[in-house]
Amino acid sequence: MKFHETDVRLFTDMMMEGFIFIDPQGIIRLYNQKAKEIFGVVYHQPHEHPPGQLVTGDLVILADNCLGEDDGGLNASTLALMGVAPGTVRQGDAVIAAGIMGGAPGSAKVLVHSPEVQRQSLEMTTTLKKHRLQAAIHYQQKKICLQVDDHLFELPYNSAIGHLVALDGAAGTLKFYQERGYSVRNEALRQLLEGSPFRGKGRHEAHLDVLGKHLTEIHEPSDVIREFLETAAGRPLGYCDHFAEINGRQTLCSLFPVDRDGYRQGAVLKVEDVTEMKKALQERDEALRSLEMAENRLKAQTAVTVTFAAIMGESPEILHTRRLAMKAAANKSTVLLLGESGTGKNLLAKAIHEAGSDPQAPFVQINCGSIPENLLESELFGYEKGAFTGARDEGKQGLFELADGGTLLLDEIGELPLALQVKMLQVLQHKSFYRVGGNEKREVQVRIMAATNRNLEEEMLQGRFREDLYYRINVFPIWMPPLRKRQGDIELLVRELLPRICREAGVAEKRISAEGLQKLMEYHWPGNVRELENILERAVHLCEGPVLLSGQLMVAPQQGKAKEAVEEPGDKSLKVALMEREAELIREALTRCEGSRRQAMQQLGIGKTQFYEKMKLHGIE
Ligand SMILES: Nc1ncnc2c1ncn2[C@@H]1O[C@H](COP(=O)(O)OP(=O)(O)OP(=O)(O)O)[C@@H](O)[C@H]1O
Repeated sequence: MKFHETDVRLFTDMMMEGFIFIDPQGIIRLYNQKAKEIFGVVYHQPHEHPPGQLVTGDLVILADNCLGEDDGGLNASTLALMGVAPGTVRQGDAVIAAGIMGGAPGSAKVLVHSPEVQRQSLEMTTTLKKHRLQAAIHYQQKKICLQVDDHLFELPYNSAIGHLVALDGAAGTLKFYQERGYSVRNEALRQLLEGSPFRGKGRHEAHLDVLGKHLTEIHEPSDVIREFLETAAGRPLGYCDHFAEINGRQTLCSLFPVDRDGYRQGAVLKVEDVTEMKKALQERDEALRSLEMAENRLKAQTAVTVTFAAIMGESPEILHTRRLAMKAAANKSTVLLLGESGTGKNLLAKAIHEAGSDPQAPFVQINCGSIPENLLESELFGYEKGAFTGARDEGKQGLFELADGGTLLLDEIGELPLALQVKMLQVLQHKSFYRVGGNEKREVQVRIMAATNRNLEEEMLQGRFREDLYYRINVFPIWMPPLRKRQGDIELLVRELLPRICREAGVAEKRISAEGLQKLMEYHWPGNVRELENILERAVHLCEGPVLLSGQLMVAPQQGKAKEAVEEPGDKSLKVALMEREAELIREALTRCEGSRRQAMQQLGIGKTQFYEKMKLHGIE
């Protein structure tokens, strides 16, 4: 099969790289679509304008990140044509200027900064003849943005570039904009300001026919262009992936001689736009980064769910608790578990211990309110032989010793007698204690967790709880939400708890009726999950069929809305309530600022370090 020239053109236009073929005389025989795009022969922007040239009265806004480079040799005297005062700029400066062609010296608004000063961006906003003009050079993103009223003209760059937009002085319409910077169109800033004609864009685009033209009519002389011509003429040269600048654009070039029957027919230059490649790489890196972040989030979420599977629930409140628990498990500081009776404080303490310790590490717990005061001390710290009447001859280890290397949960810590609170404080401070009746100092490595359904701050004010001990144990508070605050979890809890309760009761598995579930959803749950377990257990015993009916679910009579009135924050410690409010405020600020952390921290009036620390503390992502 023989291809026609038009087929070859069609195929080369499909290529992702620029492709130029010249004959031995340097005449362009093939110049594919991509090459036209790279070198600005064709444009794709939505804005259009007719051909023309800048004249007196036209409005010009320009930005140049390095005066004199890739802008056609722009300099102070050319800038003076648009009213930039002499002596304002030096070669190599970054410049933003907005002015009127032919304007008096100093009439243009100018922003300059020298290359020695490192910045993130250079930005200027001004109004000229009722048009709002904005310009920004973003050094990190490597792009220049010019905006005229609502129209944005972006120009990415590699090392240096000059960008310009002009409005017709009389009509106020778009007269010209740069799309590719210094391109084959010869529309560099200096030439434009000096009045060189520019070509139209969009519907006004006159076809620039490169075919049949000599390569040097389209491309400025440079090493690559010279080598391209020499290779086409017969020089034995050729290379792959060579970085080179062609008409001000950073490119990756490959040069191939084309021979037939031993005779040179010309040469091919394959060109890739490095700016675009960099952009694609950047986009890929960003996509990979966000994928990695999403994976990490998922992993963390899965870890939290799996590790704390015993803590059932999917409400935001319980998810937050689980996240905090995960953090508590990762360090060894003292944890204070707060919340009403039956909310799962014990369960959570055990889960934190299991998630954060060696499987052999002991988990020991004591209910400080259930042991008579005179026995509590020896229970906790042990005793030496003969310490008191009735003491065992060999003495006894206390719970602190039993928990060595693991966790000691002090349940109902609010019930700890004042005298023991002093001893407890010493153990927490020094990690050592004396057995009752002993004088040998015993050292232990025990992680303390404390739980209470009392308001310890209130207890402190009443003089029943020592302030110093309170601050010692309130290092990492976690509040267990009451069940009525997470009604959404009731169905899930019933679904998960019922099979276990039936199993333990030795009866076949039962379901719950829709009315039954509705009844549970409407109840105010003063006894929390423990009460739910009890009600289900009673119903399982009462129910002979496979479905628990509403009448078999014996909930206590509702006391109107009175219960609601006595809820938090009174039943939470002030610290927990403040922490929660803080997290809420941060989340609200982030939502208001559509996820912009910078704006959120500004609105909250806190610094970056503090903001990120708080995000971390509250598990906000
Ligand atoms: N989120 C939960 N998922 C599953 N079961 C739970 C949950 N929360 C509590 N429970 C169950 O409820 C019962 C009471 O839990 P737990 O003893 O941990 O509560 P508590 O807050 O320590 O109560 P108290 O203050 O009275 O000691 C336990 O049987 C526990 O398994």
